[in-house]
Amino acid sequence: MAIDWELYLLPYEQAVQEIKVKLKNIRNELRKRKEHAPIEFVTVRVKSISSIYAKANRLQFPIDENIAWEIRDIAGVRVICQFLDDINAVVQMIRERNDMRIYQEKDYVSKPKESGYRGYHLTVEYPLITARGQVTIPVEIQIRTLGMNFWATIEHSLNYKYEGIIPSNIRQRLIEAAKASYTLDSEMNNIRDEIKEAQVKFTQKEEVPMESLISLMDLSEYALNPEERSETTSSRRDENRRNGE
Ligand SMILES: Nc1nc2c(ncn2[C@@H]2O[C@H](COP(=O)(O)OP(=O)(O)OP(=O)(O)O)[C@@H](O)[C@H]2O)c(=O)[nH]1
Ligand SMILES: Nc1ncnc2c1ncn2[C@@H]1O[C@H](COP(=O)(O)OP(=O)(O)OP(=O)(O)O)[C@@H](O)[C@H]1O
Repeated sequence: MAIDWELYLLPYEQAVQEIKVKLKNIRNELRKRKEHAPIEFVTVRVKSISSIYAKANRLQFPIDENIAWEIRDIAGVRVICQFLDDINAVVQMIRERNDMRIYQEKDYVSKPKESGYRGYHLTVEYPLITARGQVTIPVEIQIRTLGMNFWATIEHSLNYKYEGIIPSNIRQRLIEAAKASYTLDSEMNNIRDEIKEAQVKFTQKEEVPMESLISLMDLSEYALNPEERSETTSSRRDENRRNGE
């Protein structure tokens, strides 16, 4: 029987939205408590139907009701952190939650992929209450630093541009860039206590939330996700409005 995609994808949309709210609430609570929040921002997406078909064909899975358990990243959450240590903190935080169960972990932080890609991936089972009762949804959670996310976003666009066949000289430069980015992440991690202290002081003095700091630094512009970009842009618009601009 043909899949009704609109109905099929509904719980995946609900799952990513619920997880996003939960993770953002943790970040906001920690900021209110003037504690360092290991979560900088969270983006989510549900895989498009064409991308589901492309992946199923590539991996030779039949398209049926079971496809979400074969592909496993139809529901995707991405958690972006400031520091390398924050990645472990987020993983630990998820391990301790009883509203989701980790069933696969991939550590591409200590073991990067051949491309140079780094990130920590969890696949979790997320119980969801729907109009028809409880269902379990597989969700992929990718945890990256700002630097790793920057690199992956650029590499993803180049892959798109070159239709998956990036010329070898550019590939090599990407590998070098990934190494440089990791060196920066490691160095920032080493001086993180100084930075965290400065950020807390700055926040207390100016009462400027970290979101505005990031938007002032224009980090949001370097890519990320259209949804997150528009969120930041609208918070900047609100700020300008407050300042009478
Ligand atoms: N930009 C970029 N993203 C990557 C790369 N490798 C993995 N990713 C991200 O991580 C996701 C899947 O990573 P893996 O955990 O390696 O999954 P996999 O089963 O080995 O690979 P897939 O079959 O593509 O899902 C991808 O969908 C991307 O979002 C990479 O080299 N470059
Ligand atoms: N877990 C995730 N959380 C948030 N965004 C994601 C996640 N995984 C992928 N994305 C983003 O979603 C967009 C569409 O990706 P898409 O699902 O088509 O392919 P992919 O997951 O990157 O690759 P593949 O199909 O090979 O697994 C891309 O911008 C990608 O970076």
